[in-house]
Amino acid sequence: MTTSQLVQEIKKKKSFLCIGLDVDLNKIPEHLLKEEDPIFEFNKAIVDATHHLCVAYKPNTAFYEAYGLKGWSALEKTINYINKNYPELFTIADAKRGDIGNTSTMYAKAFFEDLAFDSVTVAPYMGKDSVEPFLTFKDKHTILLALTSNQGAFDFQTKNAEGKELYKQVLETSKTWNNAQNLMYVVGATKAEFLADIRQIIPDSFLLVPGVGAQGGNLQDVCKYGMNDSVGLLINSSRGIIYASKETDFAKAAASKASELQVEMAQILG
Ligand SMILES: O=C(O)c1cc(=O)[nH]c(=O)n1[C@@H]1O[C@H](COP(=O)(O)O)[C@@H](O)[C@H]1O
Repeated sequence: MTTSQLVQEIKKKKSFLCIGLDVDLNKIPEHLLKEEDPIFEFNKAIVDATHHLCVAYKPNTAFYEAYGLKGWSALEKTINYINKNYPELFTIADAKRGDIGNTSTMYAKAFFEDLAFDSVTVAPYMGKDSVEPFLTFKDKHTILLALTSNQGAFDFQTKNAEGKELYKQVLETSKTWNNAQNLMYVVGATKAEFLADIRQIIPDSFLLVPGVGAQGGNLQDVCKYGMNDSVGLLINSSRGIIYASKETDFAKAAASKASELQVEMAQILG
């Protein structure tokens, strides 16, 4: 999907919500555990109930890898289901990959070709040659970790090296890489006070912003400092939406939580 198609969808739906499909078998309704593929059945119900309220879905691959082959199969079925039934939705494989160049090429093939995701999250730590292989895929997007939502972000990302915080170096240097137009960045909603500085460096790039809901980030603050003319934001909530109920009404309850955020977003967009 191109960035302009994503922007069109955001404007049409008045939503820049991304729903995180972080499926934990201990948290899903018990009746689903009797199904052959409970993870996929859960995702299918959530997606069918919420697709009109959001513009993106983000399965975090850890939640699938934890269940071995069955988990990976559920991930494959989920991405295929979304692509077939709701092709207008942007998909993010939250896998946080990145390795030496030839290994990164294989990671990129895994998520862009074998599983047809629109984007993948990547750690910048190994530098240019570890990220550029992801950037060579047309209309696919690499979402680089810039300033993450967790407390540990302060261990390295905000530390000064050669007079500049590491996350700023990531933003500035990555802008110079080949096919940098295919980059987006992760900035945690819990780091909203950094967004004005971040926008000075990357005014036009899309930001994936996790950390509203369960992690306590604030949507209004993120929008105040992080929004640009094309909106430029994908706000992710996972647990806060998908685990709204553990009963048979779980999909409806998730839609209701998603709707609360979408309504707030529509008001912000005006
Ligand atoms: O890359 C991410 O999506 C990510 C980056 C970050 O800085 N913080 C963060 O929480 N995430 C992911 O976003 C999701 C947040 O989930 P909730 O806290 O349940 O909304 C999880 O899948 C995290 O792994």
